[in-house]
Amino acid sequence: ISKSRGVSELYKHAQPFSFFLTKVAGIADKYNSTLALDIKDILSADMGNLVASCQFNYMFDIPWLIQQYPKEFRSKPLLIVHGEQGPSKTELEAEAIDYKNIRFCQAKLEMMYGTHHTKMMLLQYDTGMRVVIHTSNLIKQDWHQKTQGIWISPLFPKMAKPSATEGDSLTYFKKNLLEYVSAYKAYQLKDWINNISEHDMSAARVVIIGSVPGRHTGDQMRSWGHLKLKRVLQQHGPSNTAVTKWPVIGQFSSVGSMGANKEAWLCGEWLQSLSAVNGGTTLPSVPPLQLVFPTKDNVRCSLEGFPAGGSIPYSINVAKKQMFLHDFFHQWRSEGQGRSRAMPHIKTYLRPSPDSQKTAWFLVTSANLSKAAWGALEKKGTQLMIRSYEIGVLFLPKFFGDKELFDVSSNLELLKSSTNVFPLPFDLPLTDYVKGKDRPWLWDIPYMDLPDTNGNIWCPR
Ligand SMILES: O=C(O)CCC(=O)Nc1ccc(C(=O)O)c(C(=O)O)c1
Repeated sequence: ISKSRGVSELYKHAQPFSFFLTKVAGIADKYNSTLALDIKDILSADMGNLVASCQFNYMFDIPWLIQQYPKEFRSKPLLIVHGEQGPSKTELEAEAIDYKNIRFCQAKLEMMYGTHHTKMMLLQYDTGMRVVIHTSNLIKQDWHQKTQGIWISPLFPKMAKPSATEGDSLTYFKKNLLEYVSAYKAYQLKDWINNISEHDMSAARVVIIGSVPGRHTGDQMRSWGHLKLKRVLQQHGPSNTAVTKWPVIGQFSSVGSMGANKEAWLCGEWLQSLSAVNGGTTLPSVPPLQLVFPTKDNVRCSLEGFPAGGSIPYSINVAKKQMFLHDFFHQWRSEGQGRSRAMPHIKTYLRPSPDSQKTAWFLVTSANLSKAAWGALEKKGTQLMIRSYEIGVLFLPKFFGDKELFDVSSNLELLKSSTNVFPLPFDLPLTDYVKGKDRPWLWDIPYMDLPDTNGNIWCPR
């Protein structure tokens, strides 16, 4: 049988969730031949005859990015949406001097420490438009040996005339996408906003969960970050009885400052939102919280070795102030997907059953575990302060057929032979840190006791 199946066949097999991982170099072919794509697959002519594209991201290698498009698409108009300022903005624009088809849009970052973290592609074809929401920077290394997530929309057909409300889905995908892109208030995005309004997005089944910088009040409070997720779970989430005692899992590749204790934000605010249920009765007690973050040895023994930790920016200065957080941590393990040694840059959140067979929902997003990304309540809960741009997609069973729960598995053999099992990027149940041995990966301290996969030690600075 042909080893590299056409992209459109890979795409078909991944329906209805359309959730993929990136291909990983150096693991058995079988782990890359189903439910896995490379950037060249996403941009290939198999997905559509490209007319123009817009790339929202944090890190860009412009010459490398252009090479990922098929030759015949490399001179199509490309808008780059970034968060660079001053000299690094100048440097980024200089990288594109020779490309007459490239334009830039600088996302305003007026909140200190905010980042333009969002990773999204808008792809305009001659036959319609596609939206891709993912977790990879637009640099070679992010698509080489890491675990990354990708959601690819259906091909949205063009409508007779533009409309901000016509052609929306049950999940208000079009309305939320327009709200998100409009929040940049950037003239360079005007044409893409018009483009979005010209397309019929009624086939979209995921809910957009976005973050934009600001101090959001009134109705805007529940349009972004963890309060948006809370509202959606209260409207469309599981019943209280269905998920009693079920844990919330957070999996991420970086950690912000959580404050003095778990009540300050993690369990007192953020977990309250992620454990929201249908009908919205605030639960008497919050459910168990389990977090997935690589250990130092997960990184040391990874395919990339210690350099994988260059993309897992947890600093000792932040970590030493929140040792309570590390009691929630579990190892990165992905035997089912062949990715235990492909360090996570994906960020995912879910509400799995204690027996690991089901989940009530699943979110893949750019948002790490940080107040900057998810927002922090201020002024006695009357405003939500968010520092960064983030975007993710939420999968809810009710929008994928009449059911309350998803069957889940990370076992690729099982996933290949069944339909409608949600593909998890990592193994359940989770694997504890080994007491007295395992430490969370910290990127700014030396490790000289044991060599990594390439025989090297790690001496940052
Ligand atoms: O965010 C925080 O509060 C802590 C600092 C931080 O995590 N910075 C950061 C920046 C860029 C990326 C990226 O790769 O886009 C990532 C990531 O994705 O892990 C993380």
